[in-house]
Amino acid sequence: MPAMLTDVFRGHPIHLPHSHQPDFTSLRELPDSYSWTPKDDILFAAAPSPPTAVETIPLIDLDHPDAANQIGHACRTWGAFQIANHGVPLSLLQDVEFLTGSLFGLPVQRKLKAARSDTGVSGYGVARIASFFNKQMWSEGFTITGSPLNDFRKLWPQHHLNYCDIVEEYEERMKKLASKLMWLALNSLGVSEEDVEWASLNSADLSWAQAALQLNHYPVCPEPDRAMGLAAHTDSTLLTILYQNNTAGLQVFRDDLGWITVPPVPGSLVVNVGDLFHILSNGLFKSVLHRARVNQTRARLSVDFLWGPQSDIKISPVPKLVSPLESPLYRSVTWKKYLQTKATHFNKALSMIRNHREE
Ligand SMILES: C=C1C[C@]23C[C@H]1CC[C@H]2[C@@]12CCC[C@@](C)(C(=O)O1)[C@H]2[C@@H]3C(=O)O
Ligand SMILES: O=C(O)CCC(=O)C(=O)O
Ligand SMILES: [Fe+2]
Repeated sequence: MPAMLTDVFRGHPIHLPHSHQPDFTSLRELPDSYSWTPKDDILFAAAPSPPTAVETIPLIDLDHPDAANQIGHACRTWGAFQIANHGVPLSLLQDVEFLTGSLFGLPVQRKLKAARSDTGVSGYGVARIASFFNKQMWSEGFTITGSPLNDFRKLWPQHHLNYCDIVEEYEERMKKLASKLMWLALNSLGVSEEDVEWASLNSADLSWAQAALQLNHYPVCPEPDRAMGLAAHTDSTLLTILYQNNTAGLQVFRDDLGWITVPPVPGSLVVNVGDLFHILSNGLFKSVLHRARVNQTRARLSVDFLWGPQSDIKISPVPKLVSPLESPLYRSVTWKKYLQTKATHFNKALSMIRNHREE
């Protein structure tokens, strides 16, 4: 069994000044520690999309005969898209949303029984990237790697087995979907199975992949314009598949357009390119900068399936996508090593493994 991501942060503990959230519901005013300005994140106020901007990431029908090209195009221009007809039953999406709402609805003392440790990946807490910012984010999260059994037993002494089944089924479905999406995107570049030997085309064998599930809760916020749900970041994954409840909040960044809101489309899923897919595609696919905003009237829930290769697999640009006269844009890296680089250098991680060309 290849090592799981569970021990990836063993040598990279985070020490957050704030170990858990205040009782969000009792606050009438935004505390200073939650009030963001451009000083706290240079992109905080960057080019909010003009009210006339109607453009957003495409919604792609996976049953459409041209889906591969549409996905390839979206990966190159936006680094993100939504999908319909993805084959994941609506009832399963609803079950996962219910589980997420039920988890964050527990009393804080109960949630803290499953708190993430300084060196751990799984459990309840603030997003790992919180350590890179001076201000706190208006959200709480729960990360699952491997079996959720131990943590779920602490959260729900009675019903944990039902919830474990839901997570297991969700992860199974998502794994198959993610690999299908990766191949559609690669095929659009003329890359096929022989070109990526570690990833099998056979959908029955997905043992080369692994994933983490990140549940997010963005409570109603008294002053949403000054608050930040989840600060701007890229995911370290190959691909990430996100389910959002029927409340807007996710935004993606485009250099030419600024921050663009991804409207919730009931039953659809949001897919985004992560740093490893950017590396694999030799920079052709865009690892999209994204963030989550909050609002004054509705709590928002999201379920993020973060998908990548097993920890010992080395990812490097597909040779076919590298021009014979140039060196690959990136050096090879494992997911584990990359997460560790990101844990210390955050958004400089990609440039640290880039081959800088002379001349
Ligand atoms: C497998 C992963 C991927 C992680 C780290 C680890 C477990 C949790 C993931 C997230 C989820 C929330 C955003 C992010 C940026 C974060 O802070 O934690 C993600 C990060 C990454 O994509 O780098
Ligand atoms: O909640 C969202 O819409 C974004 C979540 C996210 O980016 C993440 O969990 O990595
Ligand atoms: Fe993300």
